Amino acid sequence: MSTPEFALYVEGLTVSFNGFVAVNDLNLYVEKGETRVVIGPNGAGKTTVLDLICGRTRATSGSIRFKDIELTSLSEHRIVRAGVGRKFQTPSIYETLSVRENLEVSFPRGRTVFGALAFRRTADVIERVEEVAGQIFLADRLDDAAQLLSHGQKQWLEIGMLLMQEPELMMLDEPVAGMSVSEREKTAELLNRIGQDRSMIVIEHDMEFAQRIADRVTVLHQGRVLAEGSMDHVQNDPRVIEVYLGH
Ligand SMILES: Nc1ncnc2c1ncn2[C@@H]1O[C@H](COP(=O)(O)OP(=O)(O)OP(=O)(O)O)[C@@H](O)[C@H]1O
Repeated sequence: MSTPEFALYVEGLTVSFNGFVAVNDLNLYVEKGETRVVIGPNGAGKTTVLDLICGRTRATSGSIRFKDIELTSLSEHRIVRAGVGRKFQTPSIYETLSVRENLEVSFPRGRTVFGALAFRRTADVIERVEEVAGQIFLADRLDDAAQLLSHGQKQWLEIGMLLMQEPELMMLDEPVAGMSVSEREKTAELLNRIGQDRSMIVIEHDMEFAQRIADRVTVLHQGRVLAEGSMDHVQNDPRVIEVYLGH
């Protein structure tokens, strides 16, 4: 049996807020190319773990290693440059810009809105924008203002903005919240496709959706790992049923 290659090593990760320990001595290992779904009751620490990995929140102790880079001491933008992309629950797209412009500003060379609008639409940018627009089901909406998109399409656009940076680790917080049934279907298809080339961590409450995208599932409870493994394994764990699934 070959030894798994991990993209992300989280060890002994702890953060406390005024004495309240939100993440408690957490270990988490995500393989290259793996899609890990993180579930758990409200307040379990799921969002805080993503905040710690992307540098938005500083750890009290512990280590987060990604491709041999220690992330706990890096700034948020350096973590992005190291190849970690994060999508928050509420889309942070530019409503008045077109879909095309939103994707262009996310191209690594055009870091700011102004910089991106000023930069030349070189063949590689045009090609990348069209490729990503196709992936996120918005190829025919490139010239529409982002504000005209549905809620689900805005979520896809933000995923597309992350894809422009070609992250090796992509983290998504409840990507299908508020989506219609057909949008959920397409999002599962999208995540399964983009998850083939990178590692992903997805926080999800919808178990049916989680089942469709997860390689493995981690259940958090009170800042610790309560259970981990295949969806079938965690769904049948009596402790998981007691604290989460039974409610
Ligand atoms: N900056 C902060 N200051 C103080 N407390 C915080 C802070 N961030 C998170 N917490 C607390 O840490 C705990 C974990 O919160 P977190 O948002 O990570 O949970 P979660 O598992 O994502 O929950 P949900 O499913 O409700 O989103 C909560 O009790 C929350 O109130």
